[in-house]
Amino acid sequence: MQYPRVTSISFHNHIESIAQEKIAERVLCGEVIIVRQCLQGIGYFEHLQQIILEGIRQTAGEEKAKQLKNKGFEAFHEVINLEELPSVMGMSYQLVRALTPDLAKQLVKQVFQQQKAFYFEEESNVRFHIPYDIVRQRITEYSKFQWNGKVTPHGPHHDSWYQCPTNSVNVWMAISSVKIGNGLNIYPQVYGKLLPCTKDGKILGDQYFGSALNIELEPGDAIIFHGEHLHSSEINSTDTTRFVISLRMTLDKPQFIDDNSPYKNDYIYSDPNDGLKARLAQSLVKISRRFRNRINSAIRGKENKQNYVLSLDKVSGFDDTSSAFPQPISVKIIPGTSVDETKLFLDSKDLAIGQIKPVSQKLCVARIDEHRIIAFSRNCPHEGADLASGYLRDGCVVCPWHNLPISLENGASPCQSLPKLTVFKCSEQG
Ligand SMILES: O=C(O)CCC(=O)C(=O)O
Ligand code: FES
Ligand SMILES: [Fe+2]
Repeated sequence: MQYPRVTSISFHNHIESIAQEKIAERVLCGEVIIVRQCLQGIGYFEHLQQIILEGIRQTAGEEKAKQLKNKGFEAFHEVINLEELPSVMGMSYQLVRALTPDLAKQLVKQVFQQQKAFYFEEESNVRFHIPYDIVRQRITEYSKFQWNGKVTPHGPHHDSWYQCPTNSVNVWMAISSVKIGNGLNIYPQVYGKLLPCTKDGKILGDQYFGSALNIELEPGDAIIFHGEHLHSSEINSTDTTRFVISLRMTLDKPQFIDDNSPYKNDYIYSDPNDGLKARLAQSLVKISRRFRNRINSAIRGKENKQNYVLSLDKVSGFDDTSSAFPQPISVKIIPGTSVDETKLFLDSKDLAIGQIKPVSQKLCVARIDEHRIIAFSRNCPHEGADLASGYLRDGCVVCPWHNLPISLENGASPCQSLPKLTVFKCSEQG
């Protein structure tokens, strides 16, 4: 079978059709599984909604909780203002953390149909991705919170860069709808590779990892994927909030690249059949958490989990996809006093329809169709990803990091708060 394959199944209709007990095995081979109505199927959808609404009632008040219930979580950013967001996020994390052990158990029992012990990440992730143009105003302020990155887009990464186990299975559960433009990017073309990153966990600019796989979800649907798939967030260019809870687990003993990982203890033993050992393990975790945190900070000083990422100097043996990066082509440039007056000439045989190629450190060219060749800055206006490794879609260059489509007609993107990309019209030679 060719991986990664995307399989869509409906919980009710039913999962047996793909041999449920094989899901974990298939996911760890790179297959991406979509379970429609997953949360409804395990009896958790309404419960989760109620829990979050209760947290909102406690932090933002009765009236706002009511409004959100009526309008749906897609309207989160209209109801909750940016000042309220830190307390809403803090409370949501606290409430979801309390139900994570049982949620994990229900997923393992009912979705994976596994009877044997497993491990889950102590804290689920609560991801309120509000439209980027709104959250952009607070990016610096929010960066000090532990949930930073859960309301703003995350760049392409393997979860093991952040010390998750290499055998982790990520269950990414939609509470609101998920649309193209605010979802998850999975990069199937580099599955099986562990790409290099910087010390603070950013993909290197010279890596080429192809186009992203994006999946639309209805509330309650889940995507199950291997945490080692290179993945990232789409920058939210829609006008709706995308609300997802994601939980990582291992269906066997967790395996870590780095034995000294401070995250190691956060994988909690559990048993789908309520074993005494599991209950004991979970109580011990609760008791030891405070103690452990104190020891950890004493040993590691300033180093904490947030900045503990794998980097090239911590482990060797990373895959390198820079050789797949598009090769430069030569272009003759006759500078003018403005973008419109600047002329670029290139040899048509050097650039096929749909191709993007770099021409200098700053510039690349793309052929949209037989008659349209556009040169544009390589620097994405969002976080500076190299657009020479992006791809073309509907007259736009799509950024490789967060999937932002940028018009090659006028340099604009659906995120209006971002500066426009500089674009030049080109002519062919000969
Ligand atoms: O929800 C997102 O945008 C990113 C998800 C992610 O990186 C994860 O669940 O590990
Ligand atoms: S969309 Fe984020 S760097 Fe381009
Ligand atoms: Fe991730």
